[in-house]
Amino acid sequence: MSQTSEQITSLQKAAILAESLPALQALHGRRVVVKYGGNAMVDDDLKSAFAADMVLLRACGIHPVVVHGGGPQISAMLTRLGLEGEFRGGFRVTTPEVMDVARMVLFGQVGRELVGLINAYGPYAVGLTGEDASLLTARRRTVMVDGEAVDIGLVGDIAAVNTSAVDDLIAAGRIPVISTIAPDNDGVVHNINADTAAGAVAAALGAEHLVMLTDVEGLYTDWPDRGSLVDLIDAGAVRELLPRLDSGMIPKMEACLQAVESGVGAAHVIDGRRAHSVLAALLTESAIGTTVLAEVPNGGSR
Ligand SMILES: Nc1ncnc2c1ncn2[C@@H]1O[C@H](COP(=O)(O)OP(=O)(O)O)[C@@H](O)[C@H]1O
Ligand SMILES: CC(=O)N[C@@H](CCC(=O)OP(=O)(O)O)C(=O)O
Repeated sequence: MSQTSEQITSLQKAAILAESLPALQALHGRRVVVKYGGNAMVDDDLKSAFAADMVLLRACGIHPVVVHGGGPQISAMLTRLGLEGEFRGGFRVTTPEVMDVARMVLFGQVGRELVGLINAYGPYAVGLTGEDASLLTARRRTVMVDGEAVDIGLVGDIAAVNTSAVDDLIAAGRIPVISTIAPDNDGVVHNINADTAAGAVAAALGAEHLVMLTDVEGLYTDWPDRGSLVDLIDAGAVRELLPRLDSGMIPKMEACLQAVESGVGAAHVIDGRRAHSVLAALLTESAIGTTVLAEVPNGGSR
């Protein structure tokens, strides 16, 4: 490469950095909840890029809070142990045996790995589950299958969020990394879908954004028709769409709704298989994936 083209590249990079100034100013001192789905943890490079992005946000004075999933990783461990894994309505059927595996994999494996990757850049990440400092309290839930409420075991919704531990970590300049296991009022530990937990945490923390990294480009109104990708949608339109959604998109859209209806500025579903997609969603002007707002000026979805 000639020196001239190298110089142009550097200047172009600088121009891109400069363009992010409005977003950096708007988000300075604000909290963003980033949900990292297990399906977006495709390879080591991608996971390292995600960790670097969290540290970059922190270095810019933004407070990222990571809520991670690990569905495929739990399924792989269940298979290794010769146990059955079953999903109903987008949620894992969780027997006490499955619960033990989910807790071990989410906190002991996936959470530890993310904490380690972030801390390669400095002592930022602290891992915790909903059990720590009573961060999350679960309430056992059912799921709707063919119009009927079905019990799927030790699966919970979030009944309460006590943000004090996360507040303390943020004040100390740390990056909380939350594994979505939570006790109910009787201390019985429940498996919480990571989307569900992320929505509740974003709402309780008064986050500016909820960003969900998954393995599709965003929400499709007519899945799997690739022409039906939505870039912007309001809460009312999501509510109408909800009964027609299936598998993993149900808890994701429920979480986006909870967030934006509780005052979170915007919720985004983005393709986490693309390195630095979270920076693209938060710091660039050209939006990626699907953005959910409480209300879209001029209404509807597009
Ligand atoms: N309407 C839809 N739009 C986009 N994805 C959908 C839709 N309905 C179902 N899906 C499925 O949801 C999946 C993402 O959810 P999930 O598998 O739970 O991922 P994650 O681990 O990121 O939470 C997609 O891979 C896709 O197969
Ligand atoms: C109740 C329930 O479904 N819990 C999820 C928790 C992990 C999760 O949500 O991981 P992803 O974000 O990678 O899907 C599960 O057991 O798979």
